[in-house]
Amino acid sequence: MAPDQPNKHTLHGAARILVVDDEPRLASALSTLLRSCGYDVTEAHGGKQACELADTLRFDLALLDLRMPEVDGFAVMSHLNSRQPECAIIVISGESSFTAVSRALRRGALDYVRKPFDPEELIATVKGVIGKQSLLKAHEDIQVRLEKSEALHRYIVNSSPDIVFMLDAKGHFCFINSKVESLLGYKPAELCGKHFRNILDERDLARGVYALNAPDISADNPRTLEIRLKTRGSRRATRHFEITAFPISPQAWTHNGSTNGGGNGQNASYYGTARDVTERKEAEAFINFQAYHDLLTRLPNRALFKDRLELAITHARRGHQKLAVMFLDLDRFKIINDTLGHAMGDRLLQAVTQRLEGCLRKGDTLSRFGGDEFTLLLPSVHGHEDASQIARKLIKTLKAPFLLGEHEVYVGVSIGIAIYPEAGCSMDQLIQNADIAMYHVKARGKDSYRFYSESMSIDSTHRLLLERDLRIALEKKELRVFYQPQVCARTDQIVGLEALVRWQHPERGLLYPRDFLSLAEETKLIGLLSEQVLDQACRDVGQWIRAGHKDLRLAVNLSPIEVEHPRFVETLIERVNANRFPPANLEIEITENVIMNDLEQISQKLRELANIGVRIAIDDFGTGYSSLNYLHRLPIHTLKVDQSFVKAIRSGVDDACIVNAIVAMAHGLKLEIVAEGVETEKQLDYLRALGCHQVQGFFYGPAQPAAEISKLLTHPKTEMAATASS
Ligand SMILES: Nc1nc2c(ncn2[C@@H]2O[C@H](COP(=O)(O)O[C@H]3[C@@H](O)[C@H](n4cnc5c(=O)[nH]c(N)nc54)O[C@@H]3COP(=O)(O)O)[C@@H](O)[C@H]2O)c(=O)[nH]1
Repeated sequence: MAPDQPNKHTLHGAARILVVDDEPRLASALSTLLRSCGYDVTEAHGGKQACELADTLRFDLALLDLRMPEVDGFAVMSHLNSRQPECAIIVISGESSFTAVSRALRRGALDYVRKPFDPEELIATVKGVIGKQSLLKAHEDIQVRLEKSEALHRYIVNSSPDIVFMLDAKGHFCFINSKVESLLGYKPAELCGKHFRNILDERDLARGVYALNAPDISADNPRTLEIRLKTRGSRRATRHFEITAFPISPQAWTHNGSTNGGGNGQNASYYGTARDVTERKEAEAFINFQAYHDLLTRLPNRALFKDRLELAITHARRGHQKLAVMFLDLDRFKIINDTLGHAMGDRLLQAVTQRLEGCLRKGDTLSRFGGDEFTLLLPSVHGHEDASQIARKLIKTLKAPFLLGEHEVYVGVSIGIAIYPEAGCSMDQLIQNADIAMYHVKARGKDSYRFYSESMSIDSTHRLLLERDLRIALEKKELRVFYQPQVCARTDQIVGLEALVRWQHPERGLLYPRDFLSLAEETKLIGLLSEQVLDQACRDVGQWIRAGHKDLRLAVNLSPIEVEHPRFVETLIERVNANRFPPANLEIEITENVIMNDLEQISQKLRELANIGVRIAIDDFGTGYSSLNYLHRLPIHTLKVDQSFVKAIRSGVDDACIVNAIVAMAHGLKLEIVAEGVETEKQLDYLRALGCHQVQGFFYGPAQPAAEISKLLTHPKTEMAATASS
């Protein structure tokens, strides 16, 4: 066992010397001499004792006789070398043969003194060896401390959670710790010598390079910036780092030798650390996303939409441009959500989002405003036609059924459109007006679009006054029914009359449906209004029928709200019976969208009415769903071609072809066809040539009070000719 005693080194105390000689007299003389010089001396009288002492005590130097009985000096040397390799050995022997000297030196003796020795020479030799030994020891100690220190620094640098690097003056890596491998996949050695831009993400290249070259950075004012670094082997994958870098002052870094790690730091001009902040950035991005997006559809939310709209308005104002805001509300979503459950409702919203997005261009913003409401910003529209086109596209894309598990469901969308600047100059105004326009679509049969117009939005005071006036009007019977003739295209005879409501306002004069119908629908006064119109029309037209015009048809418009009312059929039959009006002379006009809102319910109601002889006409045909599928499934008698297609005859645009198609289809389905809005002879001739059965429009006269119609019916030829020529 090696002795566990502290090594008293000559630098810190007296050197410990082992004197080995089998002659006690000589050993004692040598010890005395050495002690007189201040050394700590232990004597061994023979090799065996020397070995035993070497096992228990630690020595700095052994003075060793070679020729000893039993255990000779060489054996002691071997023993010392194995037990205390740091113990220096001087051989003191009478042996002077070259072989003995060289053998002793080969075994590790540092010097050789021949007996009889000169004391001074001996002391000088001892001092020399001990001095040399102590220098060697100090050097070794320093070496060990250096190694430990380097190991410590290497450990600190490589165990750093950050990438630590050094760059030369040109930006090439000259040191980088091993963290770079676990964070980015590069081995330190492969980066050394390469420019740091090699690992910068292209998007951050300029920023990264500039940061290092900024004039004012120093160790006291390091540059910190967030930047993306590329991971090895993937051109796309990046991680976010917070880099802190500064130039190294020459006083602080004088190192020119080698360091462990990637590169040796030689010529280092910059020191930096790169902290991986990817998780924080991702968390921030997620929080940011959450704050500005709807997590179900991943669309921008209300806040982000408003933000973008605000910006778009500023641009539009500056560039004197237009923009469109659409307010979309899904039709039938609530029914699906309530019947199939919220999970299906969620899936439907996602699928709807996908389809809507497919219709948009880059730069448009679709947002989920809440529930089944979406808003859309079209920042670069030239006018109504652009917006109409998109709205039609959106409506069309939602028409195809959605497959939710085993369920096939249909939704529609009602779209209100507000165009900047005419429908409002502020963000709130535009959204609100698009919402108002959307509400009007809903009230008029859904699954369509409408542009906001001022008449839709009556400010609240005005609205309250108008509502009050309308209630009074209904009480005081201020509503009037005007009739517009429906004329047989072949014989020019009046075959029907469309009842159109007017309001004889005590102060404002004669008001038209556009002035009050929306309000009547919103306030649910429409039911009462329709009852009065129907009663009056049944009385007027019933009189004319009884007076001899037995086939005269009465066409009445019905609001979707009325048709959707659960007591619609009963109420209608009640009114007809109460006025003793022949049901076969009554035609109700409904729009396609009313039917599509709830095909099953509506078809049931229409069948009940058809069973008692009431005729069904589809109003504004061609502008709504135009799904041919329902035409042969429902008891429909008449198609009314919308005015817009008839107008196209005059202007000769492509829409005129639609009239041809509608008339041909009506013939095929054996339906009667009424063309609305006929204003010119040219349109009339065109429609006659197509085989259109009836026409209606200003060409034959506008809607007129009952008294005027009475005259028309009594003297049709003179009256109609007068109107047509005027
Ligand atoms: N639920 C109810 N809705 C009603 C009732 N009365 C009317 N309405 C709806 O209001 C819409 C507008 O009606 P009105 O302002 O009376 O306009 C009608 C005609 O005056 C107009 N018209 C007729 N011929 C021409 C023409 O040659 N050119 C031209 N520019 N306009 C013309 O069209 C309206 C009739 O259209 P339609 O109903 O599609 O046949 C009206 O559309 C009704 O929906 C009511 O009592 N209840």
